[in-house]
Amino acid sequence: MQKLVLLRHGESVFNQEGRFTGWTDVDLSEEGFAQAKRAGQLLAKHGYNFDAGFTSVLKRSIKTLHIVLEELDHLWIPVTKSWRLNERFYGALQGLNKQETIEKYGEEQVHKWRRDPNEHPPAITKDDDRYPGKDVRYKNLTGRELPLTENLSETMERVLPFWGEVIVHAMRESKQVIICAHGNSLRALIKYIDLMSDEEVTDLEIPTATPWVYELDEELNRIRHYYLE
Ligand SMILES: O=C(O)[C@H](O)COP(=O)(O)O
Repeated sequence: MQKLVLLRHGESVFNQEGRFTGWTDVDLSEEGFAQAKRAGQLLAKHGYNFDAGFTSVLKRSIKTLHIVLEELDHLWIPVTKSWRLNERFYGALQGLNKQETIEKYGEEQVHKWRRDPNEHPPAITKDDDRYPGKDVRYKNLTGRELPLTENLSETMERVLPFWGEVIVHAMRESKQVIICAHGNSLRALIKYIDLMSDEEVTDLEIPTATPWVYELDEELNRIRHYYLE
């Protein structure tokens, strides 16, 4: 039986401040660093080892994975970073305080922006400093791939090719894989793996730095999943 571990990064500075983050490249908070270390210790305690790691191009996830692998004394394994595992691009909400946004637009609208898989947050324009086309790390993305806003369905559309072509390929080689990513890129992946409906995924909340384990059969079909405690 093969296991796959999904891990949301530790608490970020924006999580701590209650701000929409998306592709904003904020660091872990002090608590986030500690959470990442605890996640690594927990995985070590349960005897987990990995042959390959996958993460986004955002430092809160990169650092979380690094800390976890350090705890496992597995810093040497190959780690592949891809923008496709980035957090959902939160458009013009990025940087705004979530509570203030609720006060301005109402609970219902903000909940839709956050959790309705087909609802777009307000878009930015290309002259906005937050436009990823201005960031060198995205220089190889096509115009269509550079988001101005993103809903969960669109996040799924860019996460799934990486899952299908790269991660599944590694798992087929019997590699034990850890994916360290973000609340919404992981929700996109879990929606796909667990065949969740739009309604079901609306209620899925993923805590920071808490390993989510899939047990898979030889055909990589999901047997069950659980949080590691
Ligand atoms: O991008 C963000 O703000 C968070 O990582 C996830 O936020 P959410 O839970 O509001 O979708």
